[in-house]
Amino acid sequence: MQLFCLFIMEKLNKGGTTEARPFVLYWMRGLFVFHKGSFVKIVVFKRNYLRLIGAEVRDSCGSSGTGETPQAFTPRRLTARPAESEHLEGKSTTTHYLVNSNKVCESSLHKMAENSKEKGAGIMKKIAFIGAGSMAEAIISGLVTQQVIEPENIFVTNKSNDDRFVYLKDQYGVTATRSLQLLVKDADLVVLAVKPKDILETMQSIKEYIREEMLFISVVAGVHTTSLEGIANKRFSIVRAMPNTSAAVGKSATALAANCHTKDSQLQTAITLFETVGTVAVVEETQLDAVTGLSGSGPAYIYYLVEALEKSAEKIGLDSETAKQLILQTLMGAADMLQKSPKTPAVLRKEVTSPGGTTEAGLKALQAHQVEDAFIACVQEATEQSKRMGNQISKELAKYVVSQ
Ligand SMILES: NC(=O)C1=CN([C@@H]2O[C@H](COP(=O)(O)OP(=O)(O)OC[C@H]3O[C@@H](n4cnc5c(N)ncnc54)[C@H](OP(=O)(O)O)[C@@H]3O)[C@@H](O)[C@H]2O)C=CC1
Ligand SMILES: O=C(O)[C@@H]1CCC=N1
Repeated sequence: MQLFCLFIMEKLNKGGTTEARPFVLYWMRGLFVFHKGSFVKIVVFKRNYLRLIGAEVRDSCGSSGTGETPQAFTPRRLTARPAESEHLEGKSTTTHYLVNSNKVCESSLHKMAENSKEKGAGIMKKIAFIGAGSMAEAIISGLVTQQVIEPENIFVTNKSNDDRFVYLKDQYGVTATRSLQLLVKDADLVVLAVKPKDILETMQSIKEYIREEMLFISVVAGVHTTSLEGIANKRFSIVRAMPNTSAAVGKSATALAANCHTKDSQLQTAITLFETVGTVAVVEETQLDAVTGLSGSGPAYIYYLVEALEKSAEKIGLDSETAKQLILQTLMGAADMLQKSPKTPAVLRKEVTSPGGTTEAGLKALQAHQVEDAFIACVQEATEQSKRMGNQISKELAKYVVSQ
């Protein structure tokens, strides 16, 4: 079983670079904590590695500058190296996987990691969520658990689901409202968390409330910052985020990309927000489709694996409770090994595999069923879908703009 985890890790990493490894690992760990339902019991968070990973960052405005905006970042390859920080419960567990930002440097992020709770509380006096579904709840749950902001200062709205309002109020103490004016008024930060299909209607309804100084964060898969600006028919700061639902247990692997109107201070606010619910990577916007295919959708792949293992346990005659415990512990053990050992997933896998033994037999079955290809196809297809959704919305927007 441990082998299967290493196998998955290897396959999800395949075709990419070793840069993806800490990212993949972090969402795997998030899933395990979530699955175990033990988040609130965690007293000391595990040590995390701070890895600075290099990649080319392109200017989202198409030019470089010297101003305060992220487009001024000079592309610079950073050397990967680990550093560590430890956080007690109530503080954020923060691992930043920075992709080549010379402005958001290691030291400032490290400091933020230590102070995120206090800083978060200072920066974020009011957060407005547009959309009150799974993703909004995962982030809200993380913010409330981490005590980043008073729950009543988290405002949420949705389209029509009243039961959801009652649930979110009861569960987290947030303020639910359908008054967009009340929702967005004085909000430092607006988080857009509706489905891509609802983006046009939602943006049209809120565009009049968007202010220049406001930071607008969109978690909507595939939808470009230029599309959001186009629908609103104004220029404003947008940070696109791709978290995952493990935010609910403080273990999201989130990637952020800022548009060219976003100030450094605003990007840092976004980092602070998402570091309270997991790790943060700053990437260029074009990489977000890949992030979505890998770690945004990633929790589902692991849940699918666990479902399959549970079915297999039943077939080989293990009772479901015992199997559940064995599967979960094996996943968590493998994730810990992946995080703590300097060895690659392939080496760790080989260490489990005795020549002519049981593991080898199991692995051969996986190979015979082309599981590696299946995982590669899975991530590629999810990535392509993110691109397709973004392109479709861009096209719809173009029609909309023309008809104005
Ligand atoms: N789920 C995930 O794992 C992840 C999701 N995302 C992204 O997050 C976004 C939200 O996903 P998810 O939370 O799963 O979706 P849900 O369907 O769970 O939630 C969507 C929410 O949007 C609300 N909504 C729809 N139209 C409007 C409107 N016009 N004004 C205000 N609210 C509106 C819905 O309200 P009502 O219920 O009343 O219709 C609902 O609360 C998506 O764009 C997705 O791509 C990103 C990363 C991971
Ligand atoms: O399935 C989706 O489209 C969203 C985006 C990433 C995870 N869930």
